[in-house]
Amino acid sequence: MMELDWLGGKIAGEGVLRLSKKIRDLEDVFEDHAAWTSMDPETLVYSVEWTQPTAQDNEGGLFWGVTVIEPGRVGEEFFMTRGHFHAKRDRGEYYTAVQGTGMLLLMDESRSGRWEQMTPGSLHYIPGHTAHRVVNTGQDPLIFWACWASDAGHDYGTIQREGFSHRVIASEGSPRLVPSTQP
Ligand SMILES: O=P(O)(O)OC[C@H]1O[C@](O)(CO)[C@@H](O)[C@@H]1O
Ligand SMILES: [Fe+2]
Repeated sequence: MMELDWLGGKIAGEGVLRLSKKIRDLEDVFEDHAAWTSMDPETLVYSVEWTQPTAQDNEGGLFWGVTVIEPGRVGEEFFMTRGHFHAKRDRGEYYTAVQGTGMLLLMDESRSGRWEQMTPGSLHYIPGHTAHRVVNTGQDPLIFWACWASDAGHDYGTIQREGFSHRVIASEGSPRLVPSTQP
């Protein structure tokens, strides 16, 4: 059995998987390359813990995980996840925030973007065929839980090549959405 630290963003139990993304892992994710280069490459940006009770190719199975995005910026841009479409495009996902404040960026396959505010208790349904990225716009860690189809997979390449439609930058201390100028 797994045990969740719901507000702390941790999963305890056998077989829990963990990954962390540092500044060095996120080249070309942030727009300001000079600012990225000037940062300590070991700075933690986000970490994920998740459980895969079933095989990755099991149609009909579900995975469960939690992501903690640290507060911070690269230049004017807030710390955020890499973002992805699902490799199996029609697979959906739920996110729910439990701590912190942020923005869920969504983009369909014709690059039409929309966004949802994340605050403790907000629930977000991400339909299939929709790229998703989470941005921490606050001063504290942003913690959100996720449930997704075990056979969804991740397509990071499309976002790496083409970018998201919008970025979230700090403008006079407040988050502001701006159209992307480059991937
Ligand atoms: O996979 P990315 O874009 O780095 O974002 C991390 C989040 O997305 C997930 O892949 C779920 O879609 C989780 O592992 C985690 O919650
Ligand atoms: Fe996903």
